[in-house]
Amino acid sequence: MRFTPLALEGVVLVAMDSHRDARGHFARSFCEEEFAAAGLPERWPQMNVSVNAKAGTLRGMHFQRPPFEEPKVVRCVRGAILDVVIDLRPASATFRAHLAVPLDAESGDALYVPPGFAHGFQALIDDSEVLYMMGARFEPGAQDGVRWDDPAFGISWPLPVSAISPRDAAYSDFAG
Ligand SMILES: Cc1cn([C@H]2C[C@H](O)[C@@H](COP(=O)(O)OP(=O)(O)O[C@H]3O[C@@H](C)C(=O)[C@@H](O)[C@H]3O)O2)c(=O)[nH]c1=O
Repeated sequence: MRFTPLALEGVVLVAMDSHRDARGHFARSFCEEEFAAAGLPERWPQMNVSVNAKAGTLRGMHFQRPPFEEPKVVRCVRGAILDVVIDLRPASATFRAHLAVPLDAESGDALYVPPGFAHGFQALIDDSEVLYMMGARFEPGAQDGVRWDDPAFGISWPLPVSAISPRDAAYSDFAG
């Protein structure tokens, strides 16, 4: 596996080394030892999947409030998404900055999202499927988010939003 730090401190692109042969290819998608050597968490107690029927579907921008902040490793296993993270660590030099990373099933690349970031994505193709590991368990009472189109962040989404949850559409303007 290859780990490439991206422009916001702590965000890492995780690429797989594929072994190709006549059958197709094989790759390791998670390794406790390699994650530890790269300074990433080894413990991933939950894994989630979401299927996004229509291109333009937007989920986010989500995080869990302290003390339940959670890292994530996000991978698109069918179709393609634009994955977006926002640095919400008040002490960070890049507080409020965001990063948009295209992920698709063909490359298999995954994005490591550290605690303290809001996370969301937009499906770029119908029926895109996202599989992601969570570094902490789901805590319904700690769920929170910021709005996808909040001017505080100025995220440029590639497609008109075709589907979004009422909760995600209704987050107030960021007050931080
Ligand atoms: C996230 C989550 C949701 N649920 C439940 C709550 C709800 O009834 C149903 C759907 O949840 P949501 O609407 O929150 O699903 P969704 O909007 O897809 O939430 C996800 O969005 C992406 C962007 C993330 O980063 C994830 O961490 C997660 O927040 O599933 C769980 O049981 N466990 C979980 O871990």
